[in-house]
Amino acid sequence: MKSFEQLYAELADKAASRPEGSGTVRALDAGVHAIGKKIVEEAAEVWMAAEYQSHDETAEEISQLLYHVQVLMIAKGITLGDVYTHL
Ligand SMILES: N=c1c2ncn([C@@H]3O[C@H](COP(=O)(O)OP(=O)(O)OP(=O)(O)O)[C@@H](O)[C@H]3O)c2ncn1[C@@H]1O[C@H](COP(=O)(O)O)[C@@H](O)[C@H]1O
Repeated sequence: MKSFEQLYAELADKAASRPEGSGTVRALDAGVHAIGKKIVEEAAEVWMAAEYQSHDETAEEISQLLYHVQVLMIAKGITLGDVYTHL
């Protein structure tokens, strides 16, 4: 289990070190347009899970949405602080 902050630090490290086999590196290489589409897809899955699936399945879909949002943040150079300042 990891926190939102720990995942961001891990993804930032992967973006810098670009390890072989990293899905994050692949997603970053695919670009903002592809990442954005993935966010929309995952958001729809969160919505459908919330309406029709279990508590745990919905939580899992939310975790995937948060992951892809973080990938977009990394792609755009947006830090956690940049976002938290608006919360
Ligand atoms: N938390 C996640 C995470 N959540 C979602 N995903 C990706 O998002 C996809 C979402 O799954 P779907 O069910 O929508 O499956 P899908 O549409 O068939 O997926 P794709 O065909 O688009 O890959 C997963 O297949 C993963 O590719 C994640 N990929 C990575 N992480 C974490 O990110 C970190 C870095 O991962 P790597 O860069 O792969 O090393 C690790 O800690 C991972 O646990």
